[in-house]
Order: sequence, then C-alpha cells, then structure tokens
Amino acid sequence: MLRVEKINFGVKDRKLLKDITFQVRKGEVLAVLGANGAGKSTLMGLLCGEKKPDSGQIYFNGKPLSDYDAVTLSKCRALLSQQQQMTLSFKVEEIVLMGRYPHYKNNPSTEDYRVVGETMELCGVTAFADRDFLSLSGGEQQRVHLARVLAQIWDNPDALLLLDEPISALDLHYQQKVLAIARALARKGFMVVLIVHDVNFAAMYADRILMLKHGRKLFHGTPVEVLAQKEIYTIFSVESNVIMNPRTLKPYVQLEEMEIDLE
Ligand SMILES: Nc1ncnc2c1ncn2[C@@H]1O[C@H](COP(=O)(O)OP(=O)(O)OP(=O)(O)O)[C@@H](O)[C@H]1O
Repeated sequence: MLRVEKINFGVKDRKLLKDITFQVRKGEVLAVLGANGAGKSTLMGLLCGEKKPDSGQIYFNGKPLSDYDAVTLSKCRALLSQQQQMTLSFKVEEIVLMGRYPHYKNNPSTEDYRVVGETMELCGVTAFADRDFLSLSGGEQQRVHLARVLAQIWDNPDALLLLDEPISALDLHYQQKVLAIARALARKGFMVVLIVHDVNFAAMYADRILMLKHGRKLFHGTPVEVLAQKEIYTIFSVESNVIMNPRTLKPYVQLEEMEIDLE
C-alpha cells in the first residue's frame, strides 16, 4: 500500500502542496486530476523521490519511502515522467532495456530480454526495435518510454507504477490501450498512480480519483462520488452535464460548449 500522510511541499515562500493525505491500495488505479498548475506533477515528484516533502510522510508497503535504498526502490517503483528528453542516439530496444538496469550487473539475461520483448509487444513498438529512437514520432517515443518503465517493474506485482500524463502524445487507440494496460496491471496487484486530463478516461479506468486545486486535495473518491457537475466546475471552471453510462454504471461527463466573444 502507498500511504501519503499530510505532506507539504514548497519552493521558496510558495506552497505547492498543502496537507495532502491519501492512500493507494494494492490492485488500485488512482487518477490525479486538476487544472494546469494544480500540483499534480509536483505530487508525482514527491512519490518518485525526486523531491522531499517539507513535512509529512510517504509510506510504501508500510515503510517510509525515505528508508528505502535506491536499488530496492528501482525494482518496486517506476515513473513515466512527462519530460523525457533524449538527445543521444539509441536503438529503441536499447532504451527499453535501460528499464532492466536495476536487474542485471554486466549483461542482460535471457529473462531481461524476455521482459523487454513482452513490454515492447504490449506497447506496440516491437516493429521499431532496431530503429533510432530519435527518428520516431512523438507518440511512438512515448510508447517506447512506457515499454521501458514497464520493463523495470514487470515481474513485481507489489510495485508502484507512476504515470505522469502517459497518453498526452497518443492517438485514440493507444490512449485507450495504455490506460487499459494500467488497469490490467492493477488487476495483477500493481498500484498505479496516473495523471490524466480527460475526466472520462479517469472515470473509465480509475478506481479512485484525487482532485487537486491550488495544491490542495479538494475531492477524493470513486468516479461516481467525485465526478459531478459541481465538483468539475470547482476544479476546471467548465460547465458540464454528468450522466450515468447505463452499461458500465460509471459517470460520463458531457462538456458544454464554451464560447468566446473577441469583439
Ligand atoms: N521550482 C518552482 N518554483 C516556483 N514555482 C514552481 C516550481 N515548480 C513548480 N512550480 C509551480 O507549482 C505549480 C504546480 O506545478 P505542477 O507542475 O505540479 O502542476 P501540474 O498540476 O502538474 O500542471 P500541468 O497540468 O500544467 O502539468 C505551478 O503553478 C508551477 O508553476
């Protein structure tokens, strides 16, 4: 279980996260929603250990995150971050194999190659294995990074998978597929924390939703509990109409058209 208790984080005199508390159970997908600048990536930065909270504590499987050593953590926590700048030329398969670095010393084993093969297949990048990563399109590159991140924790269903806007560059098919992969991993026991901007994808694929505004947790619950017209307006300042999908019994958010008069 991931347990985040009363964390605060600031830069200089600006508080970016205030008193955030939540849990993610084994087998659960948590979607984090919020407007631009709400603090979602900052929260990911704390969960992945890139940043340290000013106060509060993050527990992972009963132990403070700060008590883990880097090698152990790299086998049970993986992050797909929003910014993945690559300037050097690598083959696609070499990039995915980087996800296995924590698992081998000098040379990858057949097991490492098996995992890499499986995650590349799942992310639809097998055909690019020998291509120069830098020659791929933005969406293809995002899928290669996902394959790398999945390879890192593939054989550990107790692991935590952190996905910061994993579908931002993807077409509709792969948006759905990547979220379905997150769901399928959760069914195997993984904990998944996911930042998405599309409320309907959050409704479809997340067990719980955490909604942030100005660094505070405003709403937290199941899609049915938190995806309502008032909450959506509070978070995003958009008008909507929320209906229940009769087949899935999940909320579906229909947005009202926005008009801007430039006269
Ligand atoms: N080093 C910093 N110094 C000052 N402000 C910062 C710093 N890092 C982040 N911020 C601010 O903190 C706020 C939260 O940033 P964060 O990247 O977490 O937002 P976000 O919810 O992920 O937004 P987006 O949806 O645009 O990705 C923003 O207003 C951002 O400008």
